[in-house]
Formats: sequence, C-alpha cells, structure tokens
Amino acid sequence: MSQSAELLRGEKIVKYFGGLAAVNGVDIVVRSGEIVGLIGPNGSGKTTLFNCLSRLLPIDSGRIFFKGRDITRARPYQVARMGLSRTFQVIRVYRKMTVLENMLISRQWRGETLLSMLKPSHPETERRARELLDFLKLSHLINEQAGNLSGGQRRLLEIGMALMPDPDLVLLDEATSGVNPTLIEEIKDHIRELNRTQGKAFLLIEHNINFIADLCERVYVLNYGQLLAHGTPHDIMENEAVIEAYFGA
Ligand SMILES: Nc1ncnc2c1ncn2[C@@H]1O[C@H](COP(=O)(O)OP(=O)(O)OP(=O)(O)O)[C@@H](O)[C@H]1O
Repeated sequence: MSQSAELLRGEKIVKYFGGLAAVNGVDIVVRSGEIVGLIGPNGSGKTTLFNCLSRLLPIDSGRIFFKGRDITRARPYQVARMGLSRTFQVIRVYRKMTVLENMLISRQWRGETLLSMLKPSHPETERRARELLDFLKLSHLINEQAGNLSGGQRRLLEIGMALMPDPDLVLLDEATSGVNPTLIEEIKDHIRELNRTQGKAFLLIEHNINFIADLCERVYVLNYGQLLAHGTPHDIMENEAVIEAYFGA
C-alpha cells in the first residue's frame, strides 16, 4: 500500500437529508498518486459523500482535510483552487457551447468568479485545452456543440473539463456510465496515463467492477451510508458482507 502523503482525508463524515443519514460516520483517505475506488449498492451514499468532500454540500458532523488543510467549511471554488476537481453522475457540459468553449470556461470558473467567464481566454489556457483534447482524442470535435456529442464523448469532455485547472485529485462520478466498451477502455487508459506520467490521484465512484479492479489499489465500499469494507479489489470481491450487500435478499 502506498506510503505517500495524504491528499484528502474525511473523518467521521455525517450527512442527513431530513431523517435519513445518507452518509453516516464515514472515514476515507486518498493519498498522493493513488487511484482509489468507491463502490456500493444504489443509494448507499457514494454521490452524497462526493458532494460532501468537494464541499457542494455542508456536512452535519465530521471533518474534511485537503493537503493537510481543514476544508470542512471551505467553498467549492476554494477547494477547486487548491487542486481538487470533480465530475458529476449526470453529465454537466454546456450543450449549446462548443467543446473548446466548455474547456475554456472550466479553467476560468473553477478558480475565479463567474464574471471571468466573459473575459477572453489566455493563450496559455487555450493551449492547455487543445493539448488535453488531443490527449483525450477529442480534437476532431473541438468546434462541435457539446450537445451533439455521444454520451461517451461527453464523459470524456467532462473529464477534460475537470483536468483543466490541473488538479492533484480528481473525483470521477461514474465515468463509465452510458459509455460504450471501446470508450471505457480509452477512459481507463487515460486515467492510468494521467496517474503514471503526472501523478494525478483519482477517487472513482463506479458500478463497473472490472474498471475498479483494473485501476484501483484500494477500494472503499459503502452500504446504507456506512463504510462496509475497505481493502484491495481482490479482498473486497471475496468479502462476504460485500457480496451480501450486492446480491443478498
Ligand atoms: N438531495 C437529496 N435530498 C434527499 N435525499 C437525498 C438527496 N440526495 C440523495 N438522497 C438520498 O440519500 C441516499 C444516498 O443517495 P446517493 O445518491 O448519495 O447514493 P449513491 O450511492 O450515489 O446511489 P447511486 O449508485 O444510485 O447513484 C439515498 O437514499 C438518496 O435517496
């Protein structure tokens, strides 16, 4: 198991929706350069935990640290500026804007104000956008409206948008959902490559267990908002409580 520095730490995170504890006392750590999985049955609290960690949702109790700083009450843009980026289960691209415009705006709004969206982009920003689109094999679609892209291409674009601010950690919420098998392999290769060559860390919510098994060193399993298990993909797949949670009555 990696001994590198901690990037993200959530301690005893609790999030209620009314009387429902969607996340109930979860501890989670992602270290520098790791690829970590977050799995669990439908409704187990994975996306809510992402929303807590990326500060989109206030938590009811617990603490969150990023690069050793307490971000429990930080705003999402502050966390993004510190190097934590994310994608969403329901893809969030601007459908009427071109692929390039989506990328340029991502660089700007994550770190700055909405007003900065109106400013012309810096040549360096555009160079980075083009490089990333090239890396993601989306260059041929650069002037296409994002709404015309296939589901898989939009997922790739959203990953590109999350990478624009050059984050150290990317939270990917179901990157393979609605994506054809060929593109899933491409997404896997991109994640591996970004991790290997740039040391980027990833926390992946996934229903695709093979994807998790191929990429992740460690996996957290949630069930009813609580941590059910934590270990290597192999250990997790042999864990009886996990099998029961997925396939039990
Ligand atoms: N905004 C909300 N208001 C009320 N309840 C919510 C809200 N968001 C999520 N929930 C509830 O919290 C629980 C956890 O939901 P969450 O979406 O985090 O689970 P998940 O593991 O990501 O599920 P899935 O795999 O289906 O995406 C569910 O019971 C869900 O209905």
